[in-house]
Amino acid sequence: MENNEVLIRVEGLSKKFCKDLKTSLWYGIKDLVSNIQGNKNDRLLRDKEFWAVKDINFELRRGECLGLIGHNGAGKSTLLKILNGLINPDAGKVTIKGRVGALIELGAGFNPILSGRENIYNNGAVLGFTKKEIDAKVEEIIDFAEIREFIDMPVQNYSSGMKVRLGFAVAAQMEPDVLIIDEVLAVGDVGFRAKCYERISELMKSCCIILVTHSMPQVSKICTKSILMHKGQIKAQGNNGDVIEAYYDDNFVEDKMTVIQSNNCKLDYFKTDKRQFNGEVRNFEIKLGIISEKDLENIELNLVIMSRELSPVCQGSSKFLKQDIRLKQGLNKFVFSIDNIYLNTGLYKFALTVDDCLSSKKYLWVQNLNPIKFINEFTGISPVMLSGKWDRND
Ligand SMILES: Nc1ncnc2c1ncn2[C@@H]1O[C@H](COP(=O)(O)OP(=O)(O)OP(=O)(O)O)[C@@H](O)[C@H]1O
Repeated sequence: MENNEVLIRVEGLSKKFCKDLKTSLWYGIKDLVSNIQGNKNDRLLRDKEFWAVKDINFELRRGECLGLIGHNGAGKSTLLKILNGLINPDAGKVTIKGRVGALIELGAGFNPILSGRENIYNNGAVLGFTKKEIDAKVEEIIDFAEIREFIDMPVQNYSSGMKVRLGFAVAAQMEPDVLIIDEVLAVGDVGFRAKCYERISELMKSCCIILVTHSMPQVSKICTKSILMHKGQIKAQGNNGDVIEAYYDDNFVEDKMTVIQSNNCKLDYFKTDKRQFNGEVRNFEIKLGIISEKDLENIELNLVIMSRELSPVCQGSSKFLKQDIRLKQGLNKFVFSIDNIYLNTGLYKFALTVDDCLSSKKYLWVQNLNPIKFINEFTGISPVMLSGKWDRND
């Protein structure tokens, strides 16, 4: 086994699909005839056809993990299916060295009427293992998947999570040189997903991996490089930071306030000091106005800083801060002064909730407010840096 050898080489790979089934069948017959006659016009699009994958080029070496990202319909699964030999490209070439383990579609590669155990043997045989070799692996696979109780049940009766468990366990335990994983892993529960990512990190030492995911933190954590696909083409390629930035620049989450609940209250305005903070900014202010239909007491104002993927990063609650907040009928203006927080380079958004402290009745819940950007010299892996001090304790 050569270290760093190129295991996947993709050259000018393209695949077109037709938007209409009848036309697609007609083109299929025409292509069959022209292929026999030796006239190939693979690089031309006909009426109602489009490129699902267009002119893709990349190489992947042993020890590398490629993150394949892009919005829905960008062509990621189509590319994986070509690499796994499930569909033929219209143009270009794929060269793969070694054994390929793949987890592309839920349940794909399994015979639904056979049991989990029988499917393990089937898949192993397809990958070129003898019965004796599979015998030696089957227990490990069942243990990894944690579905021993159900291993002799037909796969068609498995839940989605159980299919993913078995699929990943088979793909990962069969010593692949190339491991291809589509976002199906997301179906697994949190515990199993964590176990899969741990296994992926281990496997990376001896194989190369292509991982399709919509989770950018996952790309940063696991992948050694990435590709952003857009309408079948490569839009950005290379180190994760730049590619993820390009993914976000595609503006998938619209910068538009979302009102989730509004009872008796509405947001009049919401302002930050600036849209972009450069350097080490630890204090900033949020100014906001809430219009209330009536006087309200025992109010909790809660401001949440969200990541650009809208997951909460940290919050400031008036209840936690033991502040007595009341709203009067009409416009109520507030300022929230944020002290001593270090947000890492990135884009952040806000959510605001207004609740009754005693009954937890929600008067207002708005999110996707005012994106702000922080650009700092020091970039960490989590969004917030703790303040504190490191001292020796020995
Ligand atoms: N068999 C097919 N026939 C026609 N069009 C297809 C076929 N398979 C995929 N497509 C189309 O090709 C395009 C790319 O689809 P693909 O599934 O590769 O996208 P994706 O990037 O994996 O998306 P997602 O993130 O939603 O899984 C889409 O427009 C899809 O509708």
